[in-house]
Amino acid sequence: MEINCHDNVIDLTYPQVMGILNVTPDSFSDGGRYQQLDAALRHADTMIQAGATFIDIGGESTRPGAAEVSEQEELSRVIPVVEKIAQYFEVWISVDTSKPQVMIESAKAGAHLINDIRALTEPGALQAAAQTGLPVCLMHMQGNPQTMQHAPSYQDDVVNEVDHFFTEHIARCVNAGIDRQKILLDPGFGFGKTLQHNYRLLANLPHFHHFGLPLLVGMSRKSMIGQLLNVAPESRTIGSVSCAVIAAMAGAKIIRVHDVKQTFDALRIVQATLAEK
Ligand SMILES: Cn1cnc2c(O)nc(N)nc21
Repeated sequence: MEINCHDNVIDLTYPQVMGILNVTPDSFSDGGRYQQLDAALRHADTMIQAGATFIDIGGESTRPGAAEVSEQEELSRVIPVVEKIAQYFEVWISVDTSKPQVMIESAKAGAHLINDIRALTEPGALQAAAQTGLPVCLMHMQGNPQTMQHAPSYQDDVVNEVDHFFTEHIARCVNAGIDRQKILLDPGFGFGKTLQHNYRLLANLPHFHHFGLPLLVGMSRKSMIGQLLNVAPESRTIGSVSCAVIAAMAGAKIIRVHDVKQTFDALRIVQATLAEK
């Protein structure tokens, strides 16, 4: 299994690490734009040195209850970082955005992957993504970040509802001219899910392999770990790596994390194990 962007090919035979780079004001010291850019590049460099194959750049927090950010503000946060990372590093750049203009400008600036938690459902997003020609990650979310965790519930089993969501949105993308082989799927841990919903999805990840598309997962430091361990996010590394190993052993191909070095080491163990299956 692989993904291709402008003749850059990533072999996904074994799971890869995606390092999280939040370029929101609260993600670095409250320095000015240059200090934030400098801090972002240093953080990206650290994650790449630690083994990250992808860097996921996000200019708008997607945690529950997060405030929305204007297009202009998101562009000013994200585009300079995409440009500099594309200029200085050999790494796949993913941009975590739902805004069409951010997708288009990011592609021009050197991004390789569109990571949209809203699965290209914002007005103009589907057309913009198709226009860029980049691979896209379609993530399942029930509701929106402001409301999704108020009372998540599913008529049918959550696995079946996420499966149906993927079927619907893959068709929507293909009909818009996006190459099916450029689609990645993500069940959206923590996006409109209770603790049980999250672990039901984790326990049943292999169910989604019938689409024949790479699975991307993100559980790093999330409440599905915090609710079990009752510790603060920065103390959830072991729980996060545990989730990464479970997902990777179940066939997930891209693991989106904060703790790159620890996850990279764990995935080397997974790789040695999967190689002997
Ligand atoms: C931006 N972001 C936050 N959590 C995420 C997750 O689980 N998956 C993807 N694709 N993006 C996420």
